[in-house]
Amino acid sequence: MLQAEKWSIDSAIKDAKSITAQWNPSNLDLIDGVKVKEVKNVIKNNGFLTEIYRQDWELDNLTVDQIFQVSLLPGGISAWHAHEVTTDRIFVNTGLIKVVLYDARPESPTYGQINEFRCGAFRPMLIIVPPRIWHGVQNFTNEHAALLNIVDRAYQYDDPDHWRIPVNSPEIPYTFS
Ligand SMILES: Cc1cn([C@H]2C[C@H](O)[C@@H](COP(=O)(O)OP(=O)(O)O[C@H]3O[C@H](C)C(=O)[C@H](O)[C@H]3O)O2)c(=O)[nH]c1=O
Repeated sequence: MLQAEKWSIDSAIKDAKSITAQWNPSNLDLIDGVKVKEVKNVIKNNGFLTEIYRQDWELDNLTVDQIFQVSLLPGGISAWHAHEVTTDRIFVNTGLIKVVLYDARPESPTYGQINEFRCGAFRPMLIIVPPRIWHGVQNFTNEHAALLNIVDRAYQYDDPDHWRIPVNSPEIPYTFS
């Protein structure tokens, strides 16, 4: 931390780099297997159109078996989740949501890594979350928010492919705030 010279207030701290010239967070090294596709809204005379998923983006070669929406009330957090075999494809379609991923796979080259994405209609993106990646989402605004999850295996009511740990678990080095 650099201290400001005397033209400023003594306690002032200079900003560190936080973003690249492509407006990506400067510390964002993607977890192995995670893919992100940012899309652009198409502005129309009466609104805008946003593509959410296309096979020809070639982000994966999996099926689309189900699409469900998760709504989050203001401040709502849903964490932590992991699936043994299911791939999630997460797209925030309403409001703003933080999507946080954690790699707890001991054999992974990115073991121990956290990825944090802030997504929404202002910055639409599809995030491919492979199986066994812990993930959590937070609506960090005062407005309703929602995401779509486009999964390759539909939810099995009798035997959900769903593992959980509590949001404040010390086993994941991330605190939602
Ligand atoms: C996924 C699913 C769930 N349900 C039922 C099961 C529960 O009784 C209830 C809530 O589901 P769940 O506990 O899975 O919801 P969240 O804890 O918010 O988790 C969901 O949203 C976060 C962000 C994730 O990443 C999870 O993968 C996703 O499952 O809806 C269904 O009836 N159909 C379904 O397709």
